[in-house]
This record gives sequence, C-alpha cells and structure tokens, in this order.
Amino acid sequence: MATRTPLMAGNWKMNLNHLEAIAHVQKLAFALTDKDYEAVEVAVLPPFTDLRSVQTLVDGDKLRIKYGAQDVSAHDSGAYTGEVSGPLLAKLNCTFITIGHSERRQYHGEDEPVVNAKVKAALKHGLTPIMCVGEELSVREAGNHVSHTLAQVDGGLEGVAAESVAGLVIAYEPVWAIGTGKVCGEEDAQEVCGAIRQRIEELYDDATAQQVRIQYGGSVKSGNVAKIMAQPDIDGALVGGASLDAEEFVKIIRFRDQ
Ligand SMILES: O=C[C@H](O)COP(=O)(O)O
Repeated sequence: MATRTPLMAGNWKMNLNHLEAIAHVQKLAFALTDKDYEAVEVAVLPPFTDLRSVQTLVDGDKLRIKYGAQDVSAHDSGAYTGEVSGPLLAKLNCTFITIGHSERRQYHGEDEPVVNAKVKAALKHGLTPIMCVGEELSVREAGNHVSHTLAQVDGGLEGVAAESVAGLVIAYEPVWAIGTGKVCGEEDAQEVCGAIRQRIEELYDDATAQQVRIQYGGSVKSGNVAKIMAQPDIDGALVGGASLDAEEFVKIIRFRDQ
C-alpha cells in the first residue's frame, strides 16, 4: 500500500490582503519546524492578489510552506476578463489549485464540464488540482450523498490519465458542513472518502487509487482533526475558517498531538 503524505491546506477564501498574508505566512513559518514538514505537507491558498507577496516571502526565506490559488481559468490566455490562467499561476510557482469548490459551484454555476476543463488546464501547466466534491444537505438527507459525490468525481476526471490522477488531490467537502460548525462525523466522512478511493480503483487501477490523496473539508478545527485524520482514506484536511488563525492552523497541522 502506498504511503500518502497528509496534506493540510488552508483555504483563505476571500480573506486577508497581501500585507496580512505576509504576516500570516510569517507566523506559520515561525511556528513550524522541520519535524512538522517531514510529517505533513503544508499549503496555503490565498486570494490571487496575495500570491506574489507569498511567493516573494517563501522564495526569499526558503520556506517549506507551499501555496496555490483558489481557482484557475480553463483557458491559457486571451480575452477572458477577470480570469487567471494556469501559465500565470505556474509563473508564480504555485503548487496547488482548488477546483470546483462548492462556493464556485454555488455562486458561479460551475458544473462537471467546467471542473473537468479546469482540472485539465491545471495539469497541463504542472499545477496540482485539489478537486472539490461533496453533497448539499438535501442530498444527504435523501441518502444520495455517495452517488452524488461519485458522479462529481466521474465528471471532474473524465479523460484525465491515470498518472495525473495519482498525483492529484480530491477534497470531500459536504456542503452542509462548510463554515457551519457542523462537522461531518468521522465515520460518515470515511464512508464517502473510502467510496471515492474505490471509484478511482474502478476507473483506473489499484496503484492509482492508493496514491491519490483524499482530503476532508468542512468545519475542521484542532478539536476534531485527530479523529478525522485517523480514518484510513482521509489524507489531509482542506481548512477554511480555522486556517485564518495561525495558531489554530498550526495545531491542526500537528493533529497527531491533539
Ligand atoms: O475549503 C474549505 C472548506 O470550504 C471548509 O471551510 P470551513 O473550514 O470554514 O468549514
């Protein structure tokens, strides 16, 4: 069985300006040690406007914190006002890109074909997608959470080669648990994350399924992260609100101590 390094990623959403971003990453860098980076991959996902500042800090001080963006255009360049392309993000040495976050799906109408095009755009430019999937409350209440989420996995990965899938990240984020304080029970989270890995095996092969990293996201905090991370198919957390507090995010990164 492949050993998967946990990925703890802070999705800042539309928070922290570039000066606040610098201060925040400095706090994380000051607190984190080699031992932390050996155990866990740490990433921050700031707004686009912060990326250059974060890059300068990370490069200048040779920090081991990785960073990325919260979205990418499906297009490489051209007349797409307001969009930011894979080549522009790759030029800033971004590592990760969240794609298909539920807030993009909800407020910007992103569906499977859009997510699929963005996954391919990220991969084309050497960026690692964190492809977000997960069900709304009504879907869970109807008992269709697994099939709903797997349909998002199928659509998002259509036509993506096994070697690319092995390196990417899928974040299971039940929409009803995002920013609500209602964390999904660890067994419920495992049910869906296990089903996602099983689906990757069916679509590709066992080796790919064992390599792909699957995160859980939705009201992760230092108080609940250890139970979530103890699940066999959960390889990290995509943390929203709690990642804006550097001390709390460090505690989440050190989930083994909680
Ligand atoms: O991307 C992060 C998720 O949307 C979770 O956000 P949250 O930790 O604030 O619930």
